[in-house]
Amino acid sequence: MSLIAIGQLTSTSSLPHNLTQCRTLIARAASLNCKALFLPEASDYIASSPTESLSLCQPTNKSEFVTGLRAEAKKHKLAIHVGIHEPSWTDPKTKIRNTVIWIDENGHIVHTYQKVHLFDVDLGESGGPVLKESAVVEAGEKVGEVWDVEGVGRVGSAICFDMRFPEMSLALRRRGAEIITYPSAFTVPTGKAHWEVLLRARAIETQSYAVAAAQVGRHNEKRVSYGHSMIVDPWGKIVAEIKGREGEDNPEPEIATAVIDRELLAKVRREMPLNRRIDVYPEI
Ligand SMILES: O=C(O)CNC(=O)[C@H](CS)NC(=O)CCC(=O)C(=O)O
Repeated sequence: MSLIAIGQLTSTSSLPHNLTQCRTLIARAASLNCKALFLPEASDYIASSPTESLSLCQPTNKSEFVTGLRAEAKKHKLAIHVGIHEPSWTDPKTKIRNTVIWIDENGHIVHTYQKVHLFDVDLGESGGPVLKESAVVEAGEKVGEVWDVEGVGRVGSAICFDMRFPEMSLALRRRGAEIITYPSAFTVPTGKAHWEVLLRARAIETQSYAVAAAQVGRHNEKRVSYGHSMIVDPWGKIVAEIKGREGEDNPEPEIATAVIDRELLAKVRREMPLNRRIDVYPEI
């Protein structure tokens, strides 16, 4: 039985300020003896334009944000899963990658995943946001790997909008995932309508923990995020939640914790085996 934490913050275009918020969350998770802390998508920064996003993006080994987190992980012996931006491999002058990294308790980056599904929406007619992630972000081309975290379980990652595509979560489950993470920065209207339902559905259909750390509050004059970070157990029950606070411009960074109950995981999978009829759905 291991305790894990999710952290919620309001990233802005100030990387030092974002690192300070993350340090607060790390210290809290460490003081509760958590094995791992899961931080949101784009914890390093949320910019107000594609140009600004590009200008803030640094190679991972040169990023003070990432170096700072690695030092904290080592100091506290706490693993950290965090969403960041990294330059494109092929086109670093005009494109970035939206990624997550897993920093182990020794401060080493040992796993990474690049967001596959990009968020291009125009909800203007419904009074919602207009966002075109693909303007500056390059899409990943493969499902992430799944890795074992001693005493916690096998972890696989999807990022934010990826959660709307059940096939990605099912693929991670097939690769052995027991805990699927969805670091996010959901918009307020789509969050109100879909966030909880999507996460509970992903947890129920994969019979896995859904661990969703989210951005919250006002990032800049154009962007506000929904918050409501949560952990859902394999039976679909919300076992940790950080209330929204999307209406507050500067909510305090917060954590919530839950125990990963491996007996529950085994019981849910044993009692109701979901034998997928992949032979019937060749299209997907
Ligand atoms: O812009 C960055 O730097 C970080 N990336 C994000 O915030 C991304 C792309 S704009 N947001 C989402 O995917 C929200 C999805 C969502 O809200 C939904 O599916 O309803």
